[in-house]
Amino acid sequence: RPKGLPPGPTCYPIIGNIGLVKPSEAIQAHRNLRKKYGDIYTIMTFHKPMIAVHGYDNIRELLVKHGDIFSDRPLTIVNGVLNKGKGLLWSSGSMWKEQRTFALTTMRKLGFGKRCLQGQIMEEVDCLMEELEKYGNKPFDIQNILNTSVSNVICSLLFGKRFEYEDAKFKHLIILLNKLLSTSSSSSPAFIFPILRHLTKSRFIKVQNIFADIDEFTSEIIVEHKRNFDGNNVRDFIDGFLLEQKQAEENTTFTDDQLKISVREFFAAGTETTSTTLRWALLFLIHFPDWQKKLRDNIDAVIGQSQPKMEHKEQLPLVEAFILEVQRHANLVPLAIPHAPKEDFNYKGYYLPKGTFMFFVLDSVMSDPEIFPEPTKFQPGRFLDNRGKCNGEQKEKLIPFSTGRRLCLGDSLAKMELFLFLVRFLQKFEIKPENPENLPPLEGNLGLTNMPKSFNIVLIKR
Ligand code: HEM
Repeated sequence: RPKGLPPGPTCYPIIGNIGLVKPSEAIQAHRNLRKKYGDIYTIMTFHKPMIAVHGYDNIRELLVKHGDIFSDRPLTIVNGVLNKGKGLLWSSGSMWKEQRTFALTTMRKLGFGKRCLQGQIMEEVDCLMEELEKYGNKPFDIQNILNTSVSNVICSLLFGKRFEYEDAKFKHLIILLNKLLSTSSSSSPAFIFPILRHLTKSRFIKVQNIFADIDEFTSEIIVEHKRNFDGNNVRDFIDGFLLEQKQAEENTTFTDDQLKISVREFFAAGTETTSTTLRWALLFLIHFPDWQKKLRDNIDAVIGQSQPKMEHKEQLPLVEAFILEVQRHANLVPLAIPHAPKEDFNYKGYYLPKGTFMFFVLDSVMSDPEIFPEPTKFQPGRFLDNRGKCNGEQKEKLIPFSTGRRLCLGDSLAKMELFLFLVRFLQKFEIKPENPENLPPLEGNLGLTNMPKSFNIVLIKR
């Protein structure tokens, strides 16, 4: 291990600590390593150091206070080989800065963070409710229908278009996306060492093919947008990008490739994340029927069956507290997305070299007993103050969307979706387990995100 790096487990020659952190068990492995080596430690993947940072204060200090240093991504198979440095999620430096600013401005114009977006989301929510009624009182797995519905919200913003539940091509993409997120991991050696793709060829080709399928689907839509483009009528993200491209100078980052990759990344980041969180919410509702009743009583008393709006959030503090506790337990992106310092940096006496692969372990915040006493327990009440309002330090310190300059770009949309979908679910249905004697487990499967294991629910119309 190079000198000055944070401490860590003893390395084997050549392979370093390979095999120490099994990607599917990374949450527990990092909790154990923290107990042994402290909040900041190094593990070696071959000769490459990877540094993990735990704890709210350390994460804030590096990602917020020193955000200008820690906003790059390290080299991985995605940015190094597949995207060739382009895109939004995996890009770095001035390319990322320009594209992030553009994406935020454009998405805000289209409604991100504004109340006007809720009408669009509610149309989608009500289509979903109609679809769900078809299941009568029979048990079923909601995963693909929910993914399609949530994906339609981001598709409306990207393409100005939604897809029917029966659309075979779209259904296929949604299933592929799920495979991509459940089987990939940002801690696997092949992900970190692009060269290893030659050894794990079949897996690499699978990912490459999924990217190609998504790109083929969106390319047709981009061509159609180019044909009908009207600079005075920007309908969606693609139009916004084309307008920028037309006005851009030579050597612009607004290239056709960039558009294709950004659309793919938004599509992937905006679908599975929110829909998986909603599935966790349904799972907790069947595990904690007393909370299901409390939430429904709160909703019935405040808005009855009328259309939920974000304005109601303040009046429904139990719903907000429940969502926050679901996000804490779901621990959806426990290691965030890796960051890298853009220059050598010294922190707490440790040397953090430029470009190092760094995990900011969000799990260490979600499960911190100092912030969230008895963290393994599901207790939405922890987010309520003594006046029954959802405020305070715990809400502020819950950071499922990460923090700093690379904070999730879709956090405002996700928060809106979680609230509107969940309230409508509770208004329309009682959510029951398939077998009350044998509830589905609350342990997740960790891929790129932490997903619940497949489970069936029964929806009883109210
Ligand atoms: C509950 C839902 C969601 C969760 C928990 C979540 C969480 C995250 C996390 C932890 C990151 C990594 C931040 C970092 O690098 O430190 C991230 C990045 C990102 N998310 Fe989300 N996300 C969610 C929903 C969404 C949605 C709905 C969208 C799109 C509309 C979205 C778009 C993005 C993008 C584009 C990035 C990359 C930002 C960048 O690298 O600058 N996310 N998200």
